[in-house]
Amino acid sequence: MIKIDNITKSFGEKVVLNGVSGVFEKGKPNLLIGASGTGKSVLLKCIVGLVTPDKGEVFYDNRPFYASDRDVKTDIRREMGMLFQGGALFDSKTVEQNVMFPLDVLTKMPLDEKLDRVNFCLKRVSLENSNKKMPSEISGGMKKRVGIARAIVNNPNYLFCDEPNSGLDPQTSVLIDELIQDISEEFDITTIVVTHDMNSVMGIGEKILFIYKGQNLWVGTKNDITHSGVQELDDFIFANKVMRSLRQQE
Ligand SMILES: Nc1ncnc2c1ncn2[C@@H]1O[C@H](COP(=O)(O)OP(=O)(O)OP(=O)(O)O)[C@@H](O)[C@H]1O
Repeated sequence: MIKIDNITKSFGEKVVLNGVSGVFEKGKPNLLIGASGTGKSVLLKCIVGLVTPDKGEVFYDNRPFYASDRDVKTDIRREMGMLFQGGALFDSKTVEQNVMFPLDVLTKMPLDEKLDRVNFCLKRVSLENSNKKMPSEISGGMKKRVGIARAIVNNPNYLFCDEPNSGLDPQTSVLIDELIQDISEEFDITTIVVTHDMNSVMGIGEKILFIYKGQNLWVGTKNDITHSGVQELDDFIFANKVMRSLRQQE
């Protein structure tokens, strides 16, 4: 479980996050949604420690991140897996080398153990025969799956996904969403997904935080998102044509 408390961040005069608090639950994907430029990526960066907030704290299973010393921060960082936008694979490394990379950097595991772990993760994302392929030889959806395998290779307790569906067709997006959901449940990971894809929201939105102008304006699930009574949330979700037609049918 990750808890954020009063996260505040400005860049110069511009207040980007204005006291965001919330809880991200274990064993499921927690979605951060909101319009473009509303502060989702900055919030994710504050949570993982890539951007230091001006105020506020992030608790990883009750361990405060910012108030802790370097050793505890390093421990917490080791428990994180990240799926970057666009996959961010190393073009000059094979699929196997890409997935093994976090183990090379973060562990002293012997090679045969690392290979076992890589093969387990590649199998989990249905890419068992792609070890020696180069990123240029595989599709966008496969690249995302390699990214997921790499994100989970070190057995993370926390998984962060920034726009995991960007650049994917709707069918592949659903597969990636479901994979993220299944993996979160199976390995009991606290997963945070930044998205503005309404298909993802309605597909895997078991816990959703709606960010609006640097504040957490609403928390709920896909089952109550269309009846929130929050105008700003309605404006966001019903900007989508499919969602608008669903509302008209109600
Ligand atoms: N390093 C920075 N320096 C100055 N301003 C920044 C910096 N990073 C982000 N911002 C500003 O913070 C605001 C929020 O950006 P952020 O990337 O978090 O939005 P977002 O909700 O993730 O948008 P999108 O959905 O388009 O990715 C934007 O106005 C952006 O220009």
